[in-house]
Amino acid sequence: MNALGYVAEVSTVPIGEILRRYPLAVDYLANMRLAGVDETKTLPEILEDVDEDMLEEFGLDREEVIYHFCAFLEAFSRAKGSDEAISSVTILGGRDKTGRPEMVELTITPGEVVSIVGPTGSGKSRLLEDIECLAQRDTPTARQILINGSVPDADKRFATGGKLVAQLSQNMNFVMDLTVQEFLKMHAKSRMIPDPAAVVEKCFAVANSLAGEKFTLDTKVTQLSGGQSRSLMIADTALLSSSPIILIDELENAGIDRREAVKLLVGNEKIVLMSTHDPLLALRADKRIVIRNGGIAKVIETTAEEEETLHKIEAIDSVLLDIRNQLRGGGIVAKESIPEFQEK
Ligand SMILES: Nc1ncnc2c1ncn2[C@@H]1O[C@H](COP(=O)(O)OP(=O)(O)OP(=O)(O)O)[C@@H](O)[C@H]1O
Repeated sequence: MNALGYVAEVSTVPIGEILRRYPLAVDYLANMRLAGVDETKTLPEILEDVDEDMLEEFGLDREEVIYHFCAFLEAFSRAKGSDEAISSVTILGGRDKTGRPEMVELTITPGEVVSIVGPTGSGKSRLLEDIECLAQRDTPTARQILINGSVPDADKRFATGGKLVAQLSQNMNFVMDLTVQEFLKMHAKSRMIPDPAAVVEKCFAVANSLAGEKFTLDTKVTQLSGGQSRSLMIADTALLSSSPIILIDELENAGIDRREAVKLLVGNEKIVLMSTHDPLLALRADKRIVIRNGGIAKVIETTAEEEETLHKIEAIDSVLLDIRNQLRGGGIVAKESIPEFQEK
């Protein structure tokens, strides 16, 4: 469920009940200086009585506060994950963009990494979205997703609490005005982790090791760059989220250490699916799904020969990485820094 999915609930349910359903909301209200309000009123009713000047201080009008609050509930429900162990995810084929049936039944088990490859616009993100919403023949692809071989209950599909699926999409938008430390602490608290301070430190250190330009614990999450916020979410997903399924959309666009990021994400017996245009990431997976014209055209197991070529591809990749770093640092690329390849 996205943020808008919470608007009806937030608009009709008294804030006292909202706080019982989402205990972390108390931190949001305190942040907005709305602690100690009449709990029998709904948020829109409470905002009616709030001085507009005070809201202006936050750069928000009443409607925006409601949306902001919903986005907060959504972000923490998503990040919370699910403590449920699952044994498999099955993709049952639907149809491609021309309506041709997809003759596929693919089961993925914990510890497996599956990459999704295909031309731009072929439907890689769509497949991730189908898994994210546990599609039941009700999306444009008409695919069906089974969990542990069965149709998932409706409460799993529309869960507002622990979710089975954690998604790292290309655009991470933080709408909360929290520092990195507050964000991680709140998340650790929501998972009832025994030593939240240690986990916050670890998450922060890992996120910073993935990001190019370093940030501090006091940096506001809204001020993080695209790569920094993805690094933070990767560390958070790997170390704090309990969702057993992780979906990653084009990690290569994040401008971060993607090899380390994948290593971190696949280490925990999770099911990982990642769409990618990057040969290194594609070949690091156990299997790859080839998408063509909106449909799954093939599922290929990474061969031993392909695995052997990985170190060669890594060598090419590190040459490119060096050049990228030189350019980023304002340097000039010397001819001799590029190894000789056979001209085509
Ligand atoms: N089987 C299908 N039936 C109908 N529409 C589809 C199907 N598969 C994908 N689409 C639609 O095609 C469009 C492009 O798909 P998508 O964004 O998933 O491509 P992509 O491979 O992720 O592209 P990129 O590599 O540029 O990120 C989307 O609007 C998506 O909903």
